[in-house]
Amino acid sequence: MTKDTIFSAPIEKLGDFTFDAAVAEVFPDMIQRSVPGYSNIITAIGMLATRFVTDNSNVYDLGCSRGAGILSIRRNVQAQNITIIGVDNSEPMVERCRQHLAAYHSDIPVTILCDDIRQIEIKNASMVVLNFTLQFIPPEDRLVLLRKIYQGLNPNGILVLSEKFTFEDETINELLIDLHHTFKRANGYSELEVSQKRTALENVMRTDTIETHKNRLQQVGFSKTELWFQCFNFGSMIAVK
Ligand SMILES: Nc1ncnc2c1ncn2[C@@H]1O[C@H](C[S@+](CC[C@H]([NH3+])C(=O)[O-])CC(=O)[O-])[C@@H](O)[C@H]1O
Ligand SMILES: O=C(O)C(=O)Cc1ccccc1
Repeated sequence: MTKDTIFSAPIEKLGDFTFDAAVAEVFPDMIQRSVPGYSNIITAIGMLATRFVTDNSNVYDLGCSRGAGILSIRRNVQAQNITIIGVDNSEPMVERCRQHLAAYHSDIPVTILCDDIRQIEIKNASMVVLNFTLQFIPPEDRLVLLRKIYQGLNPNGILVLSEKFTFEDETINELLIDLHHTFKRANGYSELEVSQKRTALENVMRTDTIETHKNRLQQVGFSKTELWFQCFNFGSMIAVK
């Protein structure tokens, strides 16, 4: 696994964070050291796939990056005649995702699309995963995307929505952000790496409160929603149709 050193040296003109070839190369190390609970969530996605994926249906992983969620689903699903569709609009991610999946044999068909998740069709879905992807979609497009997901899900279908959150109370918000930074420091990132990445993410990763997510899910029609996991300002929700 290639170590993430992207923000280790001082960068004079720090641009917006993008999922370019350099990020795609170090991504497994980056996400593991940056997102508290990431491995637990990937494991739980597999467990949820065992329970929710039904025969003759589709499973979508939207913003699949290098395919960690897809692999967990593919290893755990028991339903027959399913198709897994992974979508990511970063060409370098998609390339590595395809290579990664090809390294493990499976009879379950997987299609990886290099596309914008706002453009693709979602149909006959028993499970849709947005694992830390919605936070990169412009806030004004989030409701429309969730509406499309709701409409593409079959009855009893599940949406897994993992996100970094913000918190209404400023003291709590600052505490959880600070604990996340402590987590990153404990995982070997320097103060400079933490602060440069934070700046690079400012314009591209706009986070909502848990309440905003819940309200939006309810607005598109999900009546059953719950936060099933949280560690500091990161967490994962489920919504069942
Ligand atoms: N509009 C878009 N259309 C398609 N893809 C997009 C879009 N915007 C961003 N992405 C893609 O969403 C992914 C977000 S990472 C997901 C981790 C993965 N789910 C994992 O479980 O390992 C989360 C993170 O890095 O914090 C990147 O691969 C982007 O290219
Ligand atoms: O690293 C961070 O500070 C994050 O918020 C998580 C993250 C992980 C990988 C890419 C972008 C953001």
